[in-house]
Amino acid sequence: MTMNFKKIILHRLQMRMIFPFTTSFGTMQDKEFFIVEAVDTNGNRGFGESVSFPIPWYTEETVKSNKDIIEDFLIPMLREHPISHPDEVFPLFSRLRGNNMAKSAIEGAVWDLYAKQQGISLAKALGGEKQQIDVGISIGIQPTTKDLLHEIEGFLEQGYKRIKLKIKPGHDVEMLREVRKVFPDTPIMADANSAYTLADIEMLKQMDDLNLLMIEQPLQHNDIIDHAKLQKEIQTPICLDESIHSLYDAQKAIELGSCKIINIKVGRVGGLSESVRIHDYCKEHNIPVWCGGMLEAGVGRAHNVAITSLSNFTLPGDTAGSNRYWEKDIIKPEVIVEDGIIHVPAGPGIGYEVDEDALEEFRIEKLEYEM
Ligand SMILES: O=C(O)CCC(=O)C1=CC=C[C@@H](O)[C@@H]1C(=O)O
Ligand SMILES: [Mg+2]
Repeated sequence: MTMNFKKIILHRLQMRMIFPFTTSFGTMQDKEFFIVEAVDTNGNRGFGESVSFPIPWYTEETVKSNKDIIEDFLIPMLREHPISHPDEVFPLFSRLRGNNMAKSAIEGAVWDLYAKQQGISLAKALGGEKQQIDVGISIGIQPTTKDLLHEIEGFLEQGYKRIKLKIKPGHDVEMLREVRKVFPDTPIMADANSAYTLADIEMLKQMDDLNLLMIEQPLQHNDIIDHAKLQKEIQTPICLDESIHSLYDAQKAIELGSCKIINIKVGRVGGLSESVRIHDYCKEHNIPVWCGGMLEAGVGRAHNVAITSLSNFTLPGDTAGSNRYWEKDIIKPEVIVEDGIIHVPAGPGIGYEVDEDALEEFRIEKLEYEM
């Protein structure tokens, strides 16, 4: 039975985060992105979120490029090739190179719609088993170490189970040492967003004294060779983020020994189907995974909650509660973190309702495509 799409709607939203987020590549506070809504002939509605940024500094995609790819290629492909299961979307779109975040935004809406048509939760549709997930928090670079210590304390009080700190040259091992002095036993990791090269190896080796859970993407954004060399020289597990765009990348990185942990971001790998395959492959190879974040609003956050319910997501992810980012989120109820835990919703699809008033409040453009 085909999925009977009636129309696809792109809602372009603009939302301001309650804090500026600084990484080794820049500072963000205003978020512009698309919510994709897939509607079937019975009036069921599935939602996905595009996670690219307006500026291509995390991957090459942008909000604008997502719109062009979705409008010019992905929607016409879906119109011309009726599908009966969301797993068919990835192979259909794989005729186009790259543009994983654009593909994932559409595929996410199709997965949510499918789960609603079946009357099951998205988590269940994906093969998720956990009813609750452990979550950590990602803290951007702060003006001073005092500010950072204050932030960490606040999030630990809220129950977050691990702290991820952004690092960059000049703001790394000394800063981490200060933090370790104050929080000797807290699960802490560092994320460099590709700010270093093998020339920094002596500094990176010093990280081994700090008992970090892992160091995320220390070297170049598309590298697996130098990461393999580095992993041989340091004890701290390397986690790859930017370098992993596909199951193929994950297989090669594991084969080379480039990492001991993988951060799965649904948008970066082209959707939920590929995320499940990477999860399964990592599980077979004893590589734990966790779910990364892209400062998502509620719809993307809900997708992250669903994928994290799979069994090999054994490390706390970056899926913090809605109130970490937004005065008001676009879903009801909002994503709530209590004692470092999010309960995986059991209702149909993503299990959260899209808040129509909020959608309208933040919407700056609406585009409709008949299927
Ligand atoms: O809270 C979140 O959604 C995670 C934030 C976070 O760490 C990241 C968001 C966006 C781009 C990156 O800097 C990044 C990451 O690298 O994991
Ligand atoms: Mg990262």
